[in-house]
Amino acid sequence: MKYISTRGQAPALPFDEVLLAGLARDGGLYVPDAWPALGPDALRALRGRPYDEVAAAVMLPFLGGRIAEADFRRLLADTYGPSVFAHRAVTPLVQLDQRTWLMELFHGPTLAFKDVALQLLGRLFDHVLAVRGERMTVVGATSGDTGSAAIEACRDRERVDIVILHPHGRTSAVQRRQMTTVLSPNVHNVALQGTFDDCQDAVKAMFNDAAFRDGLHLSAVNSINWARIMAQIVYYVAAAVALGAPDRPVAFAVPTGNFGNVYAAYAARAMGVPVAKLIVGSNANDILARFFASGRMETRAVVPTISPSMDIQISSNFERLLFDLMDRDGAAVATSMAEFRRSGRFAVSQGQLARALELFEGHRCGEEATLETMARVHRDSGLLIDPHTAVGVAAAQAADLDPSVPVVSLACAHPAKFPDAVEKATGVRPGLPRHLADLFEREERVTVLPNDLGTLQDFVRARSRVTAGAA
Ligand SMILES: Cc1ncc(COP(=O)(O)O)c(C=O)c1O
Ligand SMILES: N[C@@H](CCOP(=O)(O)O)C(=O)O
Repeated sequence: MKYISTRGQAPALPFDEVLLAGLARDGGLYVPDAWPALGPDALRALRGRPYDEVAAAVMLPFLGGRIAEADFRRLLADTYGPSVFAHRAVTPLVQLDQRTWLMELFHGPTLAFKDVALQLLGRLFDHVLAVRGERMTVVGATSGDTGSAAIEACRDRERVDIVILHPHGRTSAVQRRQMTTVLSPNVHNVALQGTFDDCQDAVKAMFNDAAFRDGLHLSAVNSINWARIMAQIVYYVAAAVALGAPDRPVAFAVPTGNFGNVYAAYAARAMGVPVAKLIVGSNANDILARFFASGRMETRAVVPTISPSMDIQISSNFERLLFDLMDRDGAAVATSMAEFRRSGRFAVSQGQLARALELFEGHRCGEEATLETMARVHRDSGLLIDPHTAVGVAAAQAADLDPSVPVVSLACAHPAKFPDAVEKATGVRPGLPRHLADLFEREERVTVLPNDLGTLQDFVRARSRVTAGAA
């Protein structure tokens, strides 16, 4: 198994190199050169198996033998065990109505779906760096949830320093404090004066500066890192199998920002899971819904919403889908991405759009509809859902689907991460679980910085122990 860049110019790499590389050297994203197959018998054999066994069956083929199977299984048992995830099923399904299930992805330490992949990534980093005798510097961008999950996964790890950029004043207070109250010496938080897209752009620019990247041995925790996607494929397989795959197709409704989560569902389908439809839910930042309606990707100014983790205009992982829509023509993808960067827009052909629409459909859910959906779910089923989850549920409801197909709507965050929005919608203020009960009494450490690449690079350089080691 090798990984190739969506822009066709970077060298193909094996799994462990891709894990540490993050972004490809030509600015593209790594994808497997071929999809491993999960055939009907393999899927049937996963029915009723514990999560870590499903994870091994899904992920081992992606490793291409670069991590010993016994070591990997040990990492999986540790990651998906009871000391990390509060639910034995890790990503349990809860039935909402006759044909709709919620997949609860928030039972990890930081209460969002990011933990499912990042808890594994932290352990993989440790394992691979120890084998190589190396250290690295992680830089990441967050609109609220990746940051805390990455910090939790990397805190106090001897071989890793982590710098996380979040948009100043644009996360919920719970999200911010989950990051800024971790005072471990290897953890550094930057509140950037800009949007999430500015944070993500700065991270990519650091990767595209070869001297900086190599000097600090940079790696990524965002879903630009293939290993994030790989680990997220697992819960789609687990849910599909639980609902009857391979003998019954299933649809997924995914609240979407950076397109990583829904791309993992696309990957599950590419491996053989019978996925009838992928329903992409957008908040008022509806660039993806507009794309699926028109074939044109066109940025607009970011609007702050009650689902702040999806306040994104540039969905990085869309490039991975585009690579397939363009028949894996890296040069064509590079041209479209250059155009997007230059003008804020690009378009696909009508044929490419038609291919995308065979699987995807996009729906926008504005602020009022998000609040109404939270209120309705609470009224009808007694469940509190967070505003991001509500965007997915609303999209599922609006989707054009065969009524016999079950729909799994992804519950991406715990409602207590967004207590103001949940209380406004339902009148109930959700409380944080015990391990976070004193979050608002904890001391914070954060540095506010302007959106200036040089300033940000100086900050990272000064905190990386890779530099200190090299000097
Ligand atoms: C709670 C929540 N829901 C949805 C999303 C969107 O997921 P993705 O960026 O993978 O599309 C995010 C951020 O990634 C999130 O934190
Ligand atoms: N919503 C995300 C944005 C970054 O997404 P990622 O999946 O690429 O890490 C967040 O919470 O930070």
